[in-house]
Amino acid sequence: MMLKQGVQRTIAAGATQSTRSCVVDAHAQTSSRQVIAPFAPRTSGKAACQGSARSAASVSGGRARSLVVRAAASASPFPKRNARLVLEDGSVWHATAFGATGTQIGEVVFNTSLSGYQEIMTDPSYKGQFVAFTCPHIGNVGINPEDMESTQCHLGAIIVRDLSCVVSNYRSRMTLDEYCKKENVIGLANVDTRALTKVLRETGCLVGVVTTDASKTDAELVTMAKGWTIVGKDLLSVVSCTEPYEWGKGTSDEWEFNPRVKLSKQHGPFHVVAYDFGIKTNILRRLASFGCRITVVPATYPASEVLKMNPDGVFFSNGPGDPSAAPYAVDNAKAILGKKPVFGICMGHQVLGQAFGGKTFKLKFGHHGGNHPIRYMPTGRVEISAQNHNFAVDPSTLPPGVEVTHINLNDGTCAGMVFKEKKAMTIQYHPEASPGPHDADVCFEQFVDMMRAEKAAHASA
Ligand SMILES: NC(=O)CC[C@H](N)C(=O)O
Repeated sequence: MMLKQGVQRTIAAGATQSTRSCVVDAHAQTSSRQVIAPFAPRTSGKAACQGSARSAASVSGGRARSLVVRAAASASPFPKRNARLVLEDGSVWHATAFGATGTQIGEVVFNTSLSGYQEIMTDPSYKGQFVAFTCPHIGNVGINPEDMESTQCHLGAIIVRDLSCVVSNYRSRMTLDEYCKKENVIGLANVDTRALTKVLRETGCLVGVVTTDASKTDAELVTMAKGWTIVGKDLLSVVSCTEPYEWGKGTSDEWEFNPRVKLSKQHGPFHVVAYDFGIKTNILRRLASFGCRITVVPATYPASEVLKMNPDGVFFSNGPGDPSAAPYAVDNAKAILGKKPVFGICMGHQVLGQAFGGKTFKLKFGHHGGNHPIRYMPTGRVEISAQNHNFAVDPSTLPPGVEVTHINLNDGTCAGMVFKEKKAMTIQYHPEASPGPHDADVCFEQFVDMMRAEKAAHASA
């Protein structure tokens, strides 16, 4: 059957009956939609993308940046199908490759953020995962050196609907295709990400294999996907720093948005030891902006060594994988709880939840996006949040004394806790945004206030 141009997915031969009937007539896929424009042949590593060849200069911020739109010179009417995403349910998603080549295995999640693909890609929390962007147009602001949330990309692949070839951003220094090559990230373009997202939402997260290797059969790749899971894998020690280091740099004046940082800074500096489970750079910047001097320590750093530094507070960061796969992190949290004020974000929230005595569980497809509503229970205030997590704390397993302070209004899950007696506060989502809204920035001020109160109590004792 000659599939007309368009998006294409099939079912791997030999897949079990229970798999979905994914043979889709691509023509049907495109007949009701715009026909995907022709693509540039893969020439000298240029991204597989669409558009007419022209170049223009855009001058902004005093720096001329050439707007380069590549390709479609001798465009084939059909996009190259030289890569695949094969899911454990047997479905095969044909794509146009960009970035690195090779084969990667991981858990496929969808992220609904409308901006910030660079911050998402460089968040170490995505180690072991592939991110499918529901925002259909990715790559249009290129890649710049300032918006990195870590020193590298930890995710294995990104899956996009339409890879932009127009890079329009005075801060951009390279295209997404060039960055993916540099970071060894496989890019899949021209995938029907809407259909893929519906599969993940209905079935739950699925393990997938991404490959540009045509020699591997679909059935082989399905078997690979079925034999892998992120559950039980300790990825914190994989992404963490190996030695302690100091951090003191806050958000630059050019980008500062919260006038309250000046007020908070007056009471500082507060010395915070931060466990690096895969810490995002903007968490460090926001702690520093609110008056903290931070000593970042590896994920496995002994609590006894942390306490020897006699910090004003201890921070437990975001990080990849299963919170139950790093019992050493929970043990260290238990050893510190009650001795120093603590703040945990995302993985840190889950580690502290277990240290409190609670349990964590895996969500169906997680929360990955920038518009999730959260209610702060003490005041009823609703904030829009940036989220990136696949596990959650089960509030029914928490001991007395632990208060669930934040609820995710999409599904009622626990989004934040306070354990007053232990001077502990946690947030399941990402108050540092990057990307996303800044509604929850107040958490950093609350942590500083908690340290300030503890310091004052000790001074008057
Ligand atoms: N961003 C994070 O810290 C994620 C925490 C954990 N890996 C989860 O998926 O729930």
